[in-house]
Amino acid sequence: MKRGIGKRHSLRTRLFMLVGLCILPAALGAIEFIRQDFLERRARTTESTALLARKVMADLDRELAGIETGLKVLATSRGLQNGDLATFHREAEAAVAPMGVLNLVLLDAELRQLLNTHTHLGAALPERGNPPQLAGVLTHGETVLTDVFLSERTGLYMVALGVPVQRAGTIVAVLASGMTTEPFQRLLNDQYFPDGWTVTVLDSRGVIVSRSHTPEPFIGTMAQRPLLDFIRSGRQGSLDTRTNDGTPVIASIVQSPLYGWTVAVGAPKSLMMNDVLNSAFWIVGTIVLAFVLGLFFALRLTRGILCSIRHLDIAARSLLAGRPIELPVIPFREVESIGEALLEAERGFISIRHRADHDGLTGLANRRCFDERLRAEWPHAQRHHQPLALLMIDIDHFKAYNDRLGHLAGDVCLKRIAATLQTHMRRPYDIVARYGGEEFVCLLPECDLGGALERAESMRAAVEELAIPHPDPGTAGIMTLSIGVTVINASPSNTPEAALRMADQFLYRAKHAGRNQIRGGWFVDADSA
Ligand SMILES: Nc1nc2c(ncn2[C@@H]2O[C@H](COP(=O)(O)OP(=O)(O)OP(=O)(O)O)[C@@H](O)[C@H]2O)c(=O)[nH]1
Repeated sequence: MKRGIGKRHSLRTRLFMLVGLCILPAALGAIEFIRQDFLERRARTTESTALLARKVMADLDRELAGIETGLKVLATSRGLQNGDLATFHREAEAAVAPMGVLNLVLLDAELRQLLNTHTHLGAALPERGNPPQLAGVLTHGETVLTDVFLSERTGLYMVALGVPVQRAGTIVAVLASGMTTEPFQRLLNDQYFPDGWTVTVLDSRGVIVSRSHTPEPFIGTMAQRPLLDFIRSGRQGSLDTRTNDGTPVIASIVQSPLYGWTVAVGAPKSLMMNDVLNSAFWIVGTIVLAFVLGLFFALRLTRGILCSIRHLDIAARSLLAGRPIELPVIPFREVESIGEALLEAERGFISIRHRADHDGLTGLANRRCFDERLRAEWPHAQRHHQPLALLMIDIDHFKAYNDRLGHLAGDVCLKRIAATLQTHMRRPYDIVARYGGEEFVCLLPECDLGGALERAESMRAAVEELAIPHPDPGTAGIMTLSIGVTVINASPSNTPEAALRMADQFLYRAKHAGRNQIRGGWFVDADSA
């Protein structure tokens, strides 16, 4: 048999490889899907945080713009313009609550307090604690929102918004509002955003002004380094960072062009990763399940195929050994057809074997077959000390029959006599064979002389009873048999051929005695006879 070049794998390995190959594209597709899913969710998260940051910033700007407008209106009030501080003090006091601020302060060009709604007009005013950033109002003439600072007087974190007070086109004072971080905190509390997200308002230095979650410990503290760097670079957009309480987030940053503050919205990475991992779990789980199922069915298929192949192998070996083939139900059509081919081969083999072992005319075993059987029975008889009976049978005056009636009639006669002899084979190991021409030979294992003579006599009588007419006047008028019988105890000192010769001698004696009779006796070694 030609063997292919290259590695040879078992069927099971091949099938497992096939399952793996089938799963591979799905696994690669799943990896790509999970990657895309991650990127998509990240983009969505970034977009949502940016939207929220813009909205919070817009609300914050609106809130501050409202206060700024109120301050600017007050800065042009009649009392202030006329230098009537008593009137202005009343106006300012009335404006504190609607503006939603803590107090209003009027500062001169040296940033000394001239008026404070916290104190009565004329009472001593604090000389320190005014945020120096308010000086910017005097130098630039523009609104200034200070960074968050700790107020000595209130002990609260505060911010101040200052606007210039002009008289005849000259900046003469600063009108500022003091605010706690509370309004900004309220602004954040009014926002709607997903659980776990953190919204933080930072001043221009990156110090936390308000925070959506647990603000107290964090207000007045610096934001995390990556966020600070991002803010200081003046960029807007998103980055991966941590909140001050250490939660890793995807953060979006928006800076106010009006007031220089920043709003940062952070969505915890874990929330997004949970969603990604959740969908990845189902995808990977499905693929693993498909893989395991594939392996399971491949294993079952392998077992089925190997089992079928084993049956075929056993059948082929039985065929070679000449034993009958037995094939169970085979579940595979292709393998089943090989099994059918083997069964057909067996039928052909049996037919050839039958033709090789049997005589074509009479259907009896032929001489070759007989010799084989005799050689097979010989050691058996020897081992078990059982006698073997041999009968040499010859049709009397067959030549004359042929001569008178022709060969075809002779053939018919031969067939009838052969069939009659066959009916006398009673035990499975008895065999009668056509030995040649009109001569037959019979082997009766485990049969003594009495039994053999009896069987020979019944054969002779049966043929006589057939009463096949013999047209030759020099005969008995019907077809008859002469039989020579010998019974032998097989031993190493004698041979099957010697036994056959002895049976032939007894046949000769039967012929000589007048035909249609039997002669027989125990085998006697020619040398000792
Ligand atoms: N029709 C037919 N005749 C056969 C066949 N084989 C052998 N014969 C004939 O059988 C005859 C045997 O003749 P012989 O050996 O002289 O024996 P016999 O005439 O029976 O004489 P005895 O045996 O002495 O009684 C021969 O004429 C063979 O031609 C066969 O297959 N068919």
